[in-house]
Amino acid sequence: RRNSYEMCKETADWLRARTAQCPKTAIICGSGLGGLAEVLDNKTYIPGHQNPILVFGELNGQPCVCMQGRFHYYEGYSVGMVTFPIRVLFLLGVEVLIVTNAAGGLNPSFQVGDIMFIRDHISMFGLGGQNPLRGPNDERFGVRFPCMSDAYEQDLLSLAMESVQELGFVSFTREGVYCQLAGPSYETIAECRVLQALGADAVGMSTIPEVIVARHCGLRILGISLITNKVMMSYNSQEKANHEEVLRISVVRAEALQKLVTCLLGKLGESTNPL
Ligand SMILES: O=P(O)(O)O[C@H]1O[C@H](CO)[C@@H](O)[C@H]1O
Ligand SMILES: Nc1nc2[nH]cnc2c(=O)[nH]1
Repeated sequence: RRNSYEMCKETADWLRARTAQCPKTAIICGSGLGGLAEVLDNKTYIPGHQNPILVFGELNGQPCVCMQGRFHYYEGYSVGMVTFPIRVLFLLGVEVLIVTNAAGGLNPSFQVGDIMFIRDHISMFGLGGQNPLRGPNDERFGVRFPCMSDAYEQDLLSLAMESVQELGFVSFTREGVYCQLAGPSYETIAECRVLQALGADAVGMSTIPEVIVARHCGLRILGISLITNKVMMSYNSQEKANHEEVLRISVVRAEALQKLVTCLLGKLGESTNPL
């Protein structure tokens, strides 16, 4: 199995031989958000033989590692492969996972360019029986039946909200429920209406398997969705979802997101360094 303890350990050891940096925080950069990694100081780039690239460095004085890009299920990877980097990060000693993505806004009050902190998620995979933890459980990662009602940590969310206040980002910051579909096709209008009725605020094609596996091994998680488009709810709408627009909006908000994550890491450092 791709995300077995032995395979993850082998990759973690391989990485340790290439960098002396010991990050406590990992950031997964969503679509168009790879630039987050460029602001790290003392960078070490470690390209995998496939995407994604790992960038080790420091942000606001805190050691961290950014994953530029991710494995998507719609690309043909198994959920084991999609979540393999999470277990590698855990074995590297990472404790905090900041997971970002580009998502379509379902909540009618959301605007394009809003930053949504993920409060909770709806896993269409999970509901359909495709949980990344399916199969024999390895206790070295976590328990057989992990709790998910607390997957997105309240303390991290509070620190993130403090950062939002300090940076003056309140007007474009939201909280909500992220829902993941397999992709790669975007949603139909009827599907969007169903997802909205289910209580989802944003929709994408990533993140949840990563979060489930991260929560299983005890990582503290902050989820951030960038609302890159409003999904279609009406047959009269002339707009059409497209990836070019998703990337364009991500890039527009990338700087704000960089500032937010930088500020948050400073706060995390303060909260974990008992000076
Ligand atoms: O979730 P990330 O990888 O940020 O990207 C989102 O944007 C892409 C679609 O435009 C899909 O990959 C979807 O999941
Ligand atoms: N599924 C889905 N993923 C997205 N990623 C960015 N925008 C969207 C969207 O509208 N739908």
